[in-house]
Amino acid sequence: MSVYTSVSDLELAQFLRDYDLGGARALTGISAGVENSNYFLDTEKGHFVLTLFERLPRSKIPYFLDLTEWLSLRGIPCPRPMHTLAGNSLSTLCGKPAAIVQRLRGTSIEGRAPSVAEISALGTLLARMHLAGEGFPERHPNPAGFSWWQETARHLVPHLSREDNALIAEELAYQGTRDRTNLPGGVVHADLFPDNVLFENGRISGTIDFYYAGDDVWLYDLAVVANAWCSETDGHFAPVLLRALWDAYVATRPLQAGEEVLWFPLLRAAALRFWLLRLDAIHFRRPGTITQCKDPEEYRQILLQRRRLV
Ligand SMILES: Nc1ncnc2c1ncn2[C@@H]1O[C@H](COP(=O)(O)OP(=O)(O)OP(=O)(O)O)[C@@H](O)[C@H]1O
Ligand SMILES: N[C@@H](CCO)C(=O)O
Repeated sequence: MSVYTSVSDLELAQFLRDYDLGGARALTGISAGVENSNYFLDTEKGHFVLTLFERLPRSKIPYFLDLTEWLSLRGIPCPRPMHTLAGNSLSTLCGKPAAIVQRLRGTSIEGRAPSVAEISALGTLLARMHLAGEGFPERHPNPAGFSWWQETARHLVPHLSREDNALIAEELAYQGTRDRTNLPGGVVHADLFPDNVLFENGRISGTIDFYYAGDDVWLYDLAVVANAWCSETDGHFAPVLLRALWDAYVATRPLQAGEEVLWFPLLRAAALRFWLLRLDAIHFRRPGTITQCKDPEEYRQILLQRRRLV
């Protein structure tokens, strides 16, 4: 269970005095998630999520709170941060950075394939999110971009087979020759997997977990979503889902000249990113975390399949 920090009734009552949310009615630890301590918090004024940030340095957190506030004010269903009476969205609880955000309704579809209607809704929402992020004034280059891939691959060398190291090196060399500099971009979520999207009555009621968000090319974000939502167990695309995702996305944000030609390379980039992330999680478990490591093999297969497309 991902509750690393326990909050006493007294600490909570004192913390809530800084907000206009009324007194606490219930505080329930949330078992999903691995980075932070998360609680469902009910107060006299509503339903919220209380997060104690366990790992992110305090100085890095405002970007994510400001971004979700910006997007939610522009109609994207994501957790809007609550402000203290002094106007701050980031506060302190039990000596840790802490925030209260809106609790979103709905449930994820994790564990089953999406329907065509659900994947279309996702394509539309992703395009709307990209457009809504335009004008967001804070810059935060994607921290898991090309340099992160290179550095992670270097650390992993002693832990991987010769074949896997060769595959990664080859893919890095390929990606290094793709010029993405003129592609349109801005804020990307970069981790919009099924566990980070909530549905209610067939509509998307929430997107969560923006902690990998940053600035990158928009089509990369669509590639992350395509790999995560439209892949069969052997890594092949489910063509009907992929078509529905693509059509819905481009109907809301029509592609610009030069974007489509980089679609296959970006699918490969997105596959490499999550293969490396999962390998890193398995070989370099952070002490003190109950890391739910996802299977790296799934993303090796996806990468192999995407390489066959180009
Ligand atoms: N604003 C929200 N509204 C409703 N449910 C939420 C909200 N935020 C989080 N949750 C629930 O809490 C769970 C854990 O949240 P989250 O995935 O953000 O965990 P984390 O530890 O902060 O990040 P990570 O998953 O990257 O480790 C989610 O799967 C979801 O069920
Ligand atoms: N979505 C990532 C985990 C990081 O949130 C994965 O499936 O590997």
